[in-house]
Amino acid sequence: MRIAVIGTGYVGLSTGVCLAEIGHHVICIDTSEEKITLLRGGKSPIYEPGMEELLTKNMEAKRLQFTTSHREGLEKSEVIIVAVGTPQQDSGEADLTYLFQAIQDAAPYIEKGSIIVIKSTVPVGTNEKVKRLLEAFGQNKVSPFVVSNPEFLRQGSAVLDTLNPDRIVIGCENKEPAAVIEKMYAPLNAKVVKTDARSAEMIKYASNAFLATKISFINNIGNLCEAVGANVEDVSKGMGLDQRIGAAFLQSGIGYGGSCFPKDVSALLAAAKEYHVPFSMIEETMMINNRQKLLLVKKALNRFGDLKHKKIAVLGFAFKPETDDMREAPSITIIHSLLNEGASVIGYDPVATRNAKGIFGEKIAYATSVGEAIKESDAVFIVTEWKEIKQLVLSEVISQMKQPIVFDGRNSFSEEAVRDCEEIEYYPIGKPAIIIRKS
Ligand SMILES: NC(=O)c1ccc[n+]([C@@H]2O[C@H](COP(=O)([O-])OP(=O)(O)OC[C@H]3O[C@@H](n4cnc5c(N)ncnc54)[C@H](O)[C@@H]3O)[C@@H](O)[C@H]2O)c1
Ligand SMILES: O=c1ccn([C@@H]2O[C@H](COP(=O)(O)OP(=O)(O)O[C@H]3O[C@H](CO)[C@@H](O)[C@H](O)[C@H]3O)[C@@H](O)[C@H]2O)c(=O)[nH]1
Repeated sequence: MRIAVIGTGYVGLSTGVCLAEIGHHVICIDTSEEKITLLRGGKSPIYEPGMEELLTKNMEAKRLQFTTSHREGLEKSEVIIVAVGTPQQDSGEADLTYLFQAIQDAAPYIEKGSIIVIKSTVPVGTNEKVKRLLEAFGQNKVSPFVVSNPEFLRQGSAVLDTLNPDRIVIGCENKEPAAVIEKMYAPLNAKVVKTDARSAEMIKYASNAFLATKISFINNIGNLCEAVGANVEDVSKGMGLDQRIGAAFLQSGIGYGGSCFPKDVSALLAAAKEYHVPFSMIEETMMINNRQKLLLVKKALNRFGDLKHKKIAVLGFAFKPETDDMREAPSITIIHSLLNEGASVIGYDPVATRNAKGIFGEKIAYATSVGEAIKESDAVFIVTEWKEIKQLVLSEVISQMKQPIVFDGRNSFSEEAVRDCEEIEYYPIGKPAIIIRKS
Protein backbone atom coordinates (compact mmCIF):
# COMPACT_ATOMS: atom_id res chain seq x y z
CA MET A 1 0.00 0.00 0.00
CA ARG A 2 1.31 3.54 -0.68
CA ILE A 3 0.89 5.68 2.42
CA ALA A 4 1.68 9.33 3.17
CA VAL A 5 2.22 10.48 6.75
CA ILE A 6 1.90 14.20 7.51
CA GLY A 7 4.04 15.24 10.49
CA THR A 8 7.28 13.56 11.57
CA GLY A 9 7.04 14.04 15.35
CA TYR A 10 6.94 11.10 17.77
CA VAL A 11 3.73 9.75 16.32
CA GLY A 12 4.21 10.51 12.61
CA LEU A 13 7.75 9.19 12.51
CA SER A 14 6.98 6.04 14.54
CA THR A 15 3.94 5.36 12.38
CA GLY A 16 5.81 5.95 9.12
CA VAL A 17 8.81 3.84 10.08
CA CYS A 18 6.70 0.98 11.45
CA LEU A 19 4.33 0.89 8.46
CA ALA A 20 7.40 0.67 6.20
CA GLU A 21 8.77 -2.10 8.43
CA ILE A 22 5.61 -4.17 7.80
CA GLY A 23 6.01 -3.81 4.06
CA HIS A 24 4.19 -0.62 2.98
CA HIS A 25 5.65 2.17 0.86
CA VAL A 26 5.65 5.25 3.03
CA ILE A 27 6.44 8.89 2.37
CA CYS A 28 6.60 11.22 5.36
CA ILE A 29 5.93 14.94 4.94
CA ASP A 30 6.94 17.69 7.33
CA THR A 31 7.04 21.46 6.96
CA SER A 32 10.31 21.55 8.93
CA GLU A 33 13.22 21.54 6.43
CA GLU A 34 15.57 20.83 9.33
CA LYS A 35 13.77 17.62 10.31
CA ILE A 36 13.47 16.37 6.75
CA THR A 37 17.16 17.02 6.06
CA LEU A 38 18.12 15.06 9.18
CA LEU A 39 15.75 12.22 8.31
CA ARG A 40 17.01 11.99 4.73
CA GLY A 41 20.47 11.53 6.22
CA GLY A 42 19.16 8.61 8.30
CA LYS A 43 19.18 10.62 11.55
CA SER A 44 16.18 10.76 13.87
CA PRO A 45 15.29 14.26 15.12
CA ILE A 46 13.93 12.66 18.32
CA TYR A 47 15.61 10.39 20.84
CA GLU A 48 13.69 7.11 20.65
CA PRO A 49 15.26 3.68 21.23
CA GLY A 50 15.39 1.57 18.05
CA MET A 51 14.23 4.40 15.78
CA GLU A 52 17.41 5.02 13.79
CA GLU A 53 17.98 1.31 13.06
CA LEU A 54 14.51 0.92 11.54
CA LEU A 55 14.82 4.27 9.81
CA THR A 56 18.00 3.40 7.92
CA LYS A 57 16.89 -0.18 7.28
CA ASN A 58 13.65 0.88 5.60
CA MET A 59 15.23 3.78 3.72
CA GLU A 60 17.80 1.39 2.28
CA ALA A 61 14.98 -0.99 1.33
CA LYS A 62 13.42 1.97 -0.56
CA ARG A 63 10.19 1.67 1.42
CA LEU A 64 10.60 4.96 3.29
CA GLN A 65 11.07 8.51 1.95
CA PHE A 66 10.89 12.02 3.34
CA THR A 67 9.79 15.30 1.78
CA THR A 68 8.70 18.84 2.61
CA SER A 69 6.41 18.90 -0.42
CA HIS A 70 2.77 18.02 0.16
CA ARG A 71 2.38 17.62 -3.59
CA GLU A 72 5.18 15.06 -3.87
CA GLY A 73 4.05 13.23 -0.75
CA LEU A 74 0.38 12.97 -1.55
CA GLU A 75 0.51 11.98 -5.21
CA LYS A 76 -0.82 8.46 -5.64
CA SER A 77 -1.13 7.89 -1.87
CA GLU A 78 -4.04 5.61 -1.05
CA VAL A 79 -3.92 6.46 2.63
CA ILE A 80 -2.91 9.82 4.14
CA ILE A 81 -2.20 9.75 7.86
CA VAL A 82 -2.27 13.09 9.68
CA ALA A 83 -0.10 13.16 12.83
CA VAL A 84 0.61 16.82 13.51
CA GLY A 85 0.63 18.31 17.00
CA THR A 86 -2.55 19.36 18.84
CA PRO A 87 -1.12 21.30 21.79
CA GLN A 88 -3.02 22.91 24.63
CA GLN A 89 -4.47 26.40 24.35
CA ASP A 90 -4.51 28.77 27.34
CA SER A 91 -8.22 27.91 27.73
CA GLY A 92 -7.31 24.23 28.25
CA GLU A 93 -8.86 23.17 24.92
CA ALA A 94 -6.87 21.48 22.16
CA ASP A 95 -5.37 23.87 19.62
CA LEU A 96 -6.28 22.55 16.18
CA THR A 97 -4.36 25.17 14.17
CA TYR A 98 -1.68 22.72 12.95
CA LEU A 99 -4.26 20.09 12.10
CA PHE A 100 -6.48 22.40 10.06
CA GLN A 101 -3.43 23.93 8.36
CA ALA A 102 -2.16 20.45 7.47
CA ILE A 103 -5.56 19.59 5.99
CA GLN A 104 -5.58 22.79 3.93
CA ASP A 105 -2.00 22.10 2.76
CA ALA A 106 -2.95 18.58 1.76
CA ALA A 107 -6.42 19.15 0.30
CA PRO A 108 -5.41 20.25 -3.22
CA TYR A 109 -3.35 17.10 -3.79
CA ILE A 110 -5.64 14.45 -2.36
CA GLU A 111 -6.72 12.06 -5.07
CA LYS A 112 -10.16 10.55 -5.55
CA GLY A 113 -10.69 7.52 -3.32
CA SER A 114 -7.85 8.35 -0.92
CA ILE A 115 -8.53 7.81 2.76
CA ILE A 116 -7.58 10.50 5.29
CA VAL A 117 -6.66 9.05 8.67
CA ILE A 118 -6.63 11.37 11.68
CA LYS A 119 -4.06 10.02 14.10
CA SER A 120 -3.53 13.26 16.05
CA THR A 121 -5.42 13.38 19.35
CA VAL A 122 -8.45 15.54 18.59
CA PRO A 123 -11.65 16.56 20.40
CA VAL A 124 -14.86 14.73 19.63
CA GLY A 125 -16.37 16.03 16.40
CA THR A 126 -13.05 17.04 14.80
CA ASN A 127 -13.12 14.27 12.18
CA GLU A 128 -16.40 15.71 10.92
CA LYS A 129 -14.85 19.19 10.73
CA VAL A 130 -11.90 17.75 8.78
CA LYS A 131 -14.28 16.21 6.27
CA ARG A 132 -16.01 19.55 5.73
CA LEU A 133 -12.66 21.32 5.36
CA LEU A 134 -11.51 18.80 2.76
CA GLU A 135 -14.71 19.30 0.83
CA ALA A 136 -14.18 23.06 0.88
CA PHE A 137 -10.47 23.08 -0.05
CA GLY A 138 -10.15 19.96 -2.23
CA GLN A 139 -9.59 20.55 -5.94
CA ASN A 140 -11.32 17.42 -7.10
CA LYS A 141 -14.67 18.15 -5.51
CA VAL A 142 -14.64 14.64 -4.11
CA SER A 143 -16.12 13.79 -0.77
CA PRO A 144 -13.15 12.18 0.95
CA PHE A 145 -13.23 9.34 3.43
CA VAL A 146 -12.05 10.37 6.89
CA VAL A 147 -11.13 7.74 9.48
CA SER A 148 -10.30 8.36 13.13
CA ASN A 149 -7.37 6.21 14.23
CA PRO A 150 -5.96 7.49 17.54
CA GLU A 151 -2.47 6.53 18.65
CA PHE A 152 -1.53 5.01 22.01
CA LEU A 153 2.27 4.76 21.82
CA ARG A 154 4.41 5.89 24.76
CA GLN A 155 7.52 7.98 24.33
CA GLY A 156 10.65 6.04 25.12
CA SER A 157 9.10 2.87 23.70
CA ALA A 158 7.45 4.38 20.61
CA VAL A 159 8.82 1.87 18.09
CA LEU A 160 8.03 -1.14 20.24
CA ASP A 161 4.53 0.11 21.06
CA THR A 162 3.74 0.92 17.42
CA LEU A 163 4.79 -2.55 16.29
CA ASN A 164 2.97 -4.24 19.22
CA PRO A 165 -0.17 -2.21 19.98
CA ASP A 166 -2.64 -3.43 22.62
CA ARG A 167 -5.40 -2.44 20.22
CA ILE A 168 -6.03 -0.50 17.04
CA VAL A 169 -9.04 1.80 17.10
CA ILE A 170 -10.71 2.54 13.77
CA GLY A 171 -13.51 5.09 13.86
CA CYS A 172 -15.56 5.52 10.73
CA GLU A 173 -19.23 5.24 9.89
CA ASN A 174 -18.40 3.89 6.43
CA LYS A 175 -17.35 0.21 6.32
CA GLU A 176 -15.16 0.34 3.18
CA PRO A 177 -12.44 2.78 4.33
CA ALA A 178 -12.49 1.16 7.78
CA ALA A 179 -11.74 -2.19 6.12
CA VAL A 180 -8.81 -0.68 4.16
CA ILE A 181 -7.25 0.70 7.36
CA GLU A 182 -7.78 -2.63 9.13
CA LYS A 183 -5.97 -4.34 6.22
CA MET A 184 -3.15 -1.80 6.39
CA TYR A 185 -2.45 -2.84 9.99
CA ALA A 186 -3.16 -6.57 9.48
CA PRO A 187 0.54 -7.65 9.69
CA LEU A 188 0.61 -6.39 13.30
CA ASN A 189 -1.98 -9.03 14.34
CA ALA A 190 -3.46 -6.61 16.87
CA LYS A 191 -6.96 -6.52 18.33
CA VAL A 192 -9.10 -4.08 16.35
CA VAL A 193 -11.93 -1.96 17.76
CA LYS A 194 -14.18 -0.61 15.03
CA THR A 195 -16.56 2.14 15.96
CA ASP A 196 -17.91 5.51 14.86
CA ALA A 197 -15.53 8.49 14.62
CA ARG A 198 -16.87 10.25 17.74
CA SER A 199 -16.41 7.18 19.94
CA ALA A 200 -12.89 6.64 18.55
CA GLU A 201 -11.98 10.23 19.40
CA MET A 202 -13.39 9.74 22.90
CA ILE A 203 -11.52 6.44 23.45
CA LYS A 204 -8.23 8.33 23.22
CA TYR A 205 -9.14 11.04 25.74
CA ALA A 206 -10.86 8.60 28.09
CA SER A 207 -7.81 6.29 28.05
CA ASN A 208 -5.33 9.04 28.85
CA ALA A 209 -7.55 10.63 31.49
CA PHE A 210 -8.12 7.24 33.12
CA LEU A 211 -4.38 6.52 33.28
CA ALA A 212 -3.65 10.00 34.63
CA THR A 213 -6.36 9.51 37.26
CA LYS A 214 -4.87 6.15 38.22
CA ILE A 215 -1.52 7.91 38.79
CA SER A 216 -3.09 10.70 40.84
CA PHE A 217 -5.00 8.13 42.87
CA ILE A 218 -1.88 6.15 43.76
CA ASN A 219 0.00 9.38 44.47
CA ASN A 220 -2.64 10.37 46.98
CA ILE A 221 -2.57 6.89 48.49
CA GLY A 222 1.23 7.30 48.69
CA ASN A 223 0.88 10.55 50.59
CA LEU A 224 -1.57 8.88 52.96
CA CYS A 225 0.83 5.93 53.35
CA GLU A 226 3.53 8.35 54.48
CA ALA A 227 1.19 9.90 57.01
CA VAL A 228 0.00 6.59 58.48
CA GLY A 229 3.35 4.76 58.25
CA ALA A 230 2.49 2.34 55.42
CA ASN A 231 4.52 1.50 52.31
CA VAL A 232 2.96 2.52 48.97
CA GLU A 233 5.05 0.04 46.99
CA ASP A 234 3.61 -2.89 48.90
CA VAL A 235 0.16 -1.33 48.67
CA SER A 236 0.51 -0.99 44.85
CA LYS A 237 1.67 -4.59 44.59
CA GLY A 238 -1.21 -5.78 46.73
CA MET A 239 -3.71 -3.79 44.69
CA GLY A 240 -2.22 -4.53 41.27
CA LEU A 241 -2.40 -8.30 41.64
CA ASP A 242 -6.18 -7.94 41.52
CA GLN A 243 -6.80 -8.42 37.80
CA ARG A 244 -9.66 -5.95 37.91
CA ILE A 245 -7.21 -3.25 39.02
CA GLY A 246 -4.02 -4.28 37.19
CA ALA A 247 -0.42 -3.49 38.17
CA ALA A 248 0.37 -0.88 35.51
CA PHE A 249 0.39 2.83 36.31
CA LEU A 250 0.37 2.33 40.06
CA GLN A 251 3.83 3.75 40.58
CA SER A 252 3.68 6.60 43.05
CA GLY A 253 6.07 9.44 42.24
CA ILE A 254 6.22 13.15 41.59
CA GLY A 255 3.29 13.41 39.21
CA TYR A 256 2.75 12.76 35.54
CA GLY A 257 4.21 15.00 32.85
CA GLY A 258 4.85 14.74 29.14
CA SER A 259 3.30 16.01 25.96
CA CYS A 260 0.04 14.08 26.38
CA PHE A 261 -1.48 13.48 29.82
CA PRO A 262 -1.54 17.12 30.98
CA LYS A 263 -2.97 18.49 27.73
CA ASP A 264 -5.39 15.63 27.08
CA VAL A 265 -6.79 15.65 30.63
CA SER A 266 -7.26 19.36 30.28
CA ALA A 267 -8.95 19.02 26.86
CA LEU A 268 -11.36 16.40 28.24
CA LEU A 269 -12.28 18.75 31.06
CA ALA A 270 -12.82 21.55 28.54
CA ALA A 271 -15.18 19.27 26.58
CA ALA A 272 -17.08 18.35 29.74
CA LYS A 273 -17.51 22.05 30.51
CA GLU A 274 -18.58 22.84 26.95
CA TYR A 275 -21.29 20.18 27.12
CA HIS A 276 -22.22 21.07 30.74
CA VAL A 277 -21.38 17.60 32.02
CA PRO A 278 -19.98 17.76 35.58
CA PHE A 279 -16.60 15.98 35.77
CA SER A 280 -14.96 17.22 38.98
CA MET A 281 -12.96 13.98 39.20
CA ILE A 282 -10.81 15.21 36.33
CA GLU A 283 -10.22 18.51 38.14
CA GLU A 284 -9.07 16.54 41.20
CA THR A 285 -6.71 14.48 39.01
CA MET A 286 -5.12 17.71 37.80
CA MET A 287 -4.95 19.33 41.24
CA ILE A 288 -3.37 16.27 42.85
CA ASN A 289 -0.81 16.18 40.05
CA ASN A 290 0.09 19.85 40.44
CA ARG A 291 0.60 19.35 44.18
CA GLN A 292 2.60 16.18 43.67
CA LYS A 293 5.14 17.92 41.44
CA LEU A 294 6.12 20.09 44.42
CA LEU A 295 6.43 17.23 46.89
CA LEU A 296 10.24 16.96 46.84
CA VAL A 297 10.64 20.70 47.41
CA LYS A 298 8.17 20.48 50.29
CA LYS A 299 10.14 17.62 51.82
CA ALA A 300 13.40 19.54 51.42
CA LEU A 301 11.86 22.63 53.05
CA ASN A 302 10.69 20.47 55.97
CA ARG A 303 14.20 19.08 56.34
CA PHE A 304 16.25 22.28 55.93
CA GLY A 305 13.87 25.03 57.05
CA ASP A 306 14.81 27.08 54.03
CA LEU A 307 16.82 26.36 50.89
CA LYS A 308 18.76 29.62 50.56
CA HIS A 309 22.28 28.98 49.21
CA LYS A 310 21.77 25.22 49.35
CA LYS A 311 23.33 23.40 46.42
CA ILE A 312 20.80 20.92 45.07
CA ALA A 313 21.75 18.29 42.49
CA VAL A 314 18.80 17.36 40.27
CA LEU A 315 19.18 13.98 38.59
CA GLY A 316 16.97 13.80 35.49
CA PHE A 317 15.33 16.51 33.40
CA ALA A 318 13.18 14.40 31.03
CA PHE A 319 9.54 13.72 31.96
CA LYS A 320 10.33 10.00 31.95
CA PRO A 321 13.33 7.80 31.09
CA GLU A 322 14.35 6.96 27.51
CA THR A 323 13.26 10.29 26.08
CA ASP A 324 14.80 13.74 25.75
CA ASP A 325 11.33 15.32 25.82
CA MET A 326 10.79 17.89 28.57
CA ARG A 327 7.26 18.97 27.73
CA GLU A 328 5.43 19.41 31.09
CA ALA A 329 8.27 17.55 32.85
CA PRO A 330 8.00 17.67 36.67
CA SER A 331 11.67 18.82 36.62
CA ILE A 332 10.52 22.21 35.28
CA THR A 333 8.20 22.89 38.23
CA ILE A 334 10.72 21.50 40.70
CA ILE A 335 13.71 23.49 39.44
CA HIS A 336 11.78 26.77 39.19
CA SER A 337 10.53 26.26 42.72
CA LEU A 338 14.05 25.48 44.01
CA LEU A 339 15.35 28.66 42.37
CA ASN A 340 12.50 30.67 43.92
CA GLU A 341 13.50 29.29 47.31
CA GLY A 342 17.03 30.63 46.79
CA ALA A 343 18.75 27.29 46.12
CA SER A 344 21.43 26.85 43.48
CA VAL A 345 20.76 23.97 41.10
CA ILE A 346 23.06 21.72 39.12
CA GLY A 347 21.33 19.18 36.90
CA TYR A 348 22.23 16.05 34.99
CA ASP A 349 20.32 14.04 32.41
CA PRO A 350 21.79 11.47 30.01
CA VAL A 351 20.00 12.92 26.95
CA ALA A 352 17.74 15.89 27.80
CA THR A 353 20.37 18.50 28.73
CA ARG A 354 20.13 20.29 25.38
CA ASN A 355 16.37 20.75 25.87
CA ALA A 356 16.91 21.74 29.52
CA LYS A 357 19.29 24.50 28.44
CA GLY A 358 16.50 25.88 26.24
CA ILE A 359 14.25 26.10 29.31
CA PHE A 360 16.55 27.11 32.20
CA GLY A 361 19.33 28.85 30.29
CA GLU A 362 21.99 30.18 32.64
CA LYS A 363 19.79 29.96 35.74
CA ILE A 364 21.19 26.54 36.62
CA ALA A 365 24.45 24.66 36.07
CA TYR A 366 24.68 21.54 33.89
CA ALA A 367 26.78 18.50 34.73
CA THR A 368 28.00 15.89 32.29
CA SER A 369 27.90 13.07 34.85
CA VAL A 370 26.10 12.12 38.06
CA GLY A 371 29.40 12.44 39.91
CA GLU A 372 29.94 16.01 38.74
CA ALA A 373 26.35 16.95 39.68
CA ILE A 374 26.36 15.66 43.20
CA LYS A 375 29.88 16.73 44.21
CA GLU A 376 29.70 18.99 47.27
CA SER A 377 25.89 19.19 47.05
CA ASP A 378 23.69 19.66 50.11
CA ALA A 379 21.01 17.36 48.74
CA VAL A 380 20.15 15.24 45.72
CA PHE A 381 16.72 15.21 44.06
CA ILE A 382 16.05 12.13 41.94
CA VAL A 383 13.54 13.31 39.35
CA THR A 384 13.79 10.87 36.40
CA GLU A 385 14.38 7.17 36.99
CA TRP A 386 16.95 6.61 34.24
CA LYS A 387 18.53 3.14 34.36
CA GLU A 388 21.90 4.84 34.81
CA ILE A 389 20.59 6.54 37.95
CA LYS A 390 18.83 3.46 39.36
CA GLN A 391 22.02 1.43 38.91
CA LEU A 392 24.13 3.81 40.97
CA VAL A 393 25.76 2.34 44.06
CA LEU A 394 24.21 4.74 46.52
CA SER A 395 26.81 4.22 49.26
CA GLU A 396 29.61 5.24 46.84
CA VAL A 397 27.81 8.15 45.23
CA ILE A 398 26.73 9.95 48.38
CA SER A 399 30.26 9.98 49.77
CA GLN A 400 31.00 12.89 47.41
CA MET A 401 28.20 15.05 48.81
CA LYS A 402 28.54 17.78 51.41
CA GLN A 403 25.85 15.95 53.37
CA PRO A 404 24.33 12.62 52.28
CA ILE A 405 20.70 13.73 51.90
CA VAL A 406 18.64 12.15 49.12
CA PHE A 407 15.08 13.04 48.10
CA ASP A 408 14.03 10.25 45.76
CA GLY A 409 10.98 11.20 43.68
CA ARG A 410 10.95 7.84 41.90
CA ASN A 411 11.76 5.34 44.65
CA SER A 412 14.80 4.27 42.64
CA PHE A 413 16.63 2.39 45.39
CA SER A 414 15.80 -0.70 47.43
CA GLU A 415 15.78 -0.55 51.21
CA GLU A 416 18.88 -2.82 51.20
CA ALA A 417 20.80 -0.39 48.95
CA VAL A 418 19.96 2.46 51.31
CA ARG A 419 20.82 0.44 54.42
CA ASP A 420 24.26 -0.35 52.90
CA CYS A 421 25.19 3.30 53.45
CA GLU A 422 27.20 4.19 56.53
CA GLU A 423 25.42 7.50 56.82
CA ILE A 424 22.38 8.75 54.88
CA GLU A 425 19.10 10.60 55.08
CA TYR A 426 16.88 9.03 52.43
CA TYR A 427 13.43 10.45 51.75
CA PRO A 428 11.42 8.31 49.31
CA ILE A 429 7.79 8.71 48.17
CA GLY A 430 4.95 7.01 50.03
CA LYS A 431 7.07 5.09 52.50
CA PRO A 432 9.06 5.85 55.65
CA ALA A 433 12.30 7.83 55.41
CA ILE A 434 15.50 5.99 56.32
CA ILE A 435 17.94 7.90 58.50
CA ILE A 436 21.30 6.31 59.28
CA ARG A 437 23.74 8.29 61.44
CA LYS A 438 27.45 7.49 61.71
CA SER A 439 28.00 5.75 65.01
N1 LIG B 1 3.97 12.14 21.63
C1 LIG B 1 3.27 11.07 21.94
O1 LIG B 1 3.73 10.21 22.69
C2 LIG B 1 1.88 10.87 21.41
C3 LIG B 1 1.26 9.62 21.54
C4 LIG B 1 -0.04 9.45 21.06
C5 LIG B 1 -0.70 10.49 20.44
N2 LIG B 1 -0.08 11.69 20.32
C6 LIG B 1 -0.79 12.75 19.59
O2 LIG B 1 -0.28 12.74 18.25
C7 LIG B 1 -0.17 14.07 17.74
C8 LIG B 1 1.26 14.37 17.33
O3 LIG B 1 2.07 14.35 18.49
P1 LIG B 1 3.66 14.40 18.40
O4 LIG B 1 4.17 14.33 19.80
O5 LIG B 1 4.13 13.41 17.39
O6 LIG B 1 3.84 15.88 17.82
P2 LIG B 1 5.16 16.72 17.53
O7 LIG B 1 4.87 18.09 17.96
O8 LIG B 1 6.35 15.98 18.08
O9 LIG B 1 5.30 16.67 15.92
C9 LIG B 1 4.39 17.24 15.03
C10 LIG B 1 5.08 17.42 13.68
O10 LIG B 1 4.14 17.92 12.72
C11 LIG B 1 4.80 18.83 11.86
N3 LIG B 1 3.80 19.70 11.18
C12 LIG B 1 3.06 20.69 11.72
N4 LIG B 1 2.25 21.23 10.78
C13 LIG B 1 2.47 20.55 9.63
C14 LIG B 1 1.92 20.62 8.31
N5 LIG B 1 0.99 21.51 7.98
N6 LIG B 1 2.39 19.76 7.37
C15 LIG B 1 3.36 18.86 7.67
N7 LIG B 1 3.90 18.75 8.92
C16 LIG B 1 3.47 19.57 9.88
C17 LIG B 1 5.74 19.58 12.78
O11 LIG B 1 6.79 20.21 12.08
C18 LIG B 1 6.23 18.43 13.69
O12 LIG B 1 7.39 17.82 13.17
C19 LIG B 1 -0.74 14.98 18.84
O13 LIG B 1 -2.10 15.17 18.60
C20 LIG B 1 -0.54 14.16 20.10
O14 LIG B 1 -1.46 14.49 21.11
C21 LIG B 1 1.20 11.91 20.77
O1 LIG C 1 2.82 4.44 37.30
C1 LIG C 1 3.14 5.47 36.71
C2 LIG C 1 3.22 5.56 35.29
C3 LIG C 1 3.58 6.77 34.71
N1 LIG C 1 3.87 7.85 35.49
C4 LIG C 1 4.22 9.14 34.84
O2 LIG C 1 3.24 9.43 33.86
C5 LIG C 1 3.81 10.19 32.79
C6 LIG C 1 3.46 9.58 31.45
O3 LIG C 1 4.09 8.34 31.30
P1 LIG C 1 3.77 7.35 30.08
O4 LIG C 1 2.33 7.14 30.00
O5 LIG C 1 4.62 6.16 30.23
O6 LIG C 1 4.35 8.21 28.85
P2 LIG C 1 3.72 8.98 27.58
O7 LIG C 1 4.73 8.81 26.51
O8 LIG C 1 3.30 10.33 27.99
O9 LIG C 1 2.44 8.11 27.14
C7 LIG C 1 1.09 8.46 27.48
O10 LIG C 1 0.59 9.45 26.59
C8 LIG C 1 0.62 9.05 25.20
C9 LIG C 1 0.16 10.25 24.39
O11 LIG C 1 -1.22 10.36 24.30
C10 LIG C 1 -0.28 7.84 25.01
O12 LIG C 1 -0.28 7.45 23.65
C11 LIG C 1 0.22 6.70 25.90
O13 LIG C 1 -0.65 5.58 25.76
C12 LIG C 1 0.25 7.19 27.35
O14 LIG C 1 0.78 6.16 28.19
C13 LIG C 1 5.33 10.24 33.07
O15 LIG C 1 5.65 11.49 33.62
C14 LIG C 1 5.54 9.12 34.08
O16 LIG C 1 6.63 9.37 34.94
C15 LIG C 1 3.80 7.77 36.88
O17 LIG C 1 4.06 8.74 37.59
N2 LIG C 1 3.44 6.57 37.44
